[in-house]
Amino acid sequence: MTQSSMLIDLSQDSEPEDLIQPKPPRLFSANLAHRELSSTIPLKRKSDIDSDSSSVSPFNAFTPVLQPNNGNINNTHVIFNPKRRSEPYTPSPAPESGIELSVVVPSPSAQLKREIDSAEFIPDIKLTALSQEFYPTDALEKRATRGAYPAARSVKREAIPFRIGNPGPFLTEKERKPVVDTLCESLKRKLATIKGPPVTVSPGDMKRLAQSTSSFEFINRYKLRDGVTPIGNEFSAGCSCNEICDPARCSCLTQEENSEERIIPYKTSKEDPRFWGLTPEFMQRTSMIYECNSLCGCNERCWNKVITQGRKVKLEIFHTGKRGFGLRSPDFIRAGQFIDLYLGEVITTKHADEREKAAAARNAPSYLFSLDFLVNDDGIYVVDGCNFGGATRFINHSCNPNCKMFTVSRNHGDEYLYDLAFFAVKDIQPGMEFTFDYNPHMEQVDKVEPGAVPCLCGEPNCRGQLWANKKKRRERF
Ligand SMILES: C[S@@+](CC[C@H](N)C(=O)[O-])C[C@H]1O[C@@H](n2cnc3c(N)ncnc32)[C@H](O)[C@@H]1O
Repeated sequence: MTQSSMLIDLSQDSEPEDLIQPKPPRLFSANLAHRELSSTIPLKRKSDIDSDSSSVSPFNAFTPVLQPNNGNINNTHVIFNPKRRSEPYTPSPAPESGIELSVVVPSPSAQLKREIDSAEFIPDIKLTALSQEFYPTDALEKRATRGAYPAARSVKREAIPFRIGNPGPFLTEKERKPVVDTLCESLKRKLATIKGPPVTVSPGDMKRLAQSTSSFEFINRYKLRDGVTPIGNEFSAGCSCNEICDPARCSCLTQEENSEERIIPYKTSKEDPRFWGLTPEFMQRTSMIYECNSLCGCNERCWNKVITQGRKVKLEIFHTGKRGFGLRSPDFIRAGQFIDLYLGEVITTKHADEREKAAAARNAPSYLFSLDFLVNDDGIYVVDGCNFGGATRFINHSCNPNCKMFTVSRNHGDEYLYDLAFFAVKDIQPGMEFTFDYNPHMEQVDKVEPGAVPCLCGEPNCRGQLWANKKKRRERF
């Protein structure tokens, strides 16, 4: 037999789908005459195959079998005999068979080409991390993706002025107006929370006050902060009077030194018997007022409950000019009349020192009052009216004042925690500014000390300074 070669192009004749879905075995032939020989893979003759069925191909489910066509190489037909893997393996033809068979790397079959041509390709999707195709988002995220937030859309960035060399405010006068209006509304709401007759603001000063008190809150009682503990009720006591106290017997009242006589702080007015105020004698004193309390036998109309009954006068906050805001009343105020309590946060001396230092560094006003009337040790508390307080935090200093601050005890047992109350010491006409002496014990100085806060009260007897030293700007008694 003559030695010859042939090429089998499996790509043209194989049916790949057969590999996937095996069909009943079938035989077909291919004319290989026009093929070029490129590589040689020895195949086996059918006769050899039939005789050799001892081994099984580990790789192919089907094995091609060559069937020469009457020895005519040009018309050689290949019989393709698919065999299952379980069938015996067909070894390569022996070299002496004279035939060399080549197999080209398959190109797509006609069937595969048809399938490729008719295939529907996945559209060209530009994938992003937020692709709706794969990461469905909720309505809000969709709005964000479209930049559809109304507030953001309404901002006209190009309309916001940016003045180089002028660091703010960036809002123009027109734009700032609504902000001030909002602050005014907020201030009115805060003022409405104050108990008692109205506390108003002088009409022309509303905006200025609203801006300067935007972070200030009005309160109706002390705010006790960390480290401040009032004594318990068990240490408090009350009198055993009936309905209205008897000034000669009431145990709430203190006694004069070396005397059985009781110190009576209040008396009624000749003009108006319903009015109770400080006696002219008591106004000259620096004594503490001891009022009756809820443990007492008397009722709420007792004459010794002036502060407990609360503020009776209207108040108005107004701007004084160089001394900042001040306080006055549209009512006529009698000498001896209770005006209001001084309120604020009650803090420890340590905290007060820190706040005082910070305020002095900013050259900010001081609102600190030491509760050191009965004791003068490290344990004293301090009332700070800076962030929380009442309208009386606006009362300015005068070296010739019309008001005076008195200490008032209502629970009688607590030497560290008590009230600070403003009383008029002169008749005060409607609209006249309330003032009191921040340092009643300060001696007259020849000249203002260096570092002192200058006094601008304008009185003929002005001492010239509020506090001797900027670092100790705290009212004491
Ligand atoms: C308790 S505040 C009084 C209210 C303050 N004027 C305001 O606008 O909030 C005390 C501060 O008022 C100012 N002040 C009060 N009386 C003054 C006076 N006679 N002269 C100068 N400044 C005064 C000082 O800045 C002081 O630290």
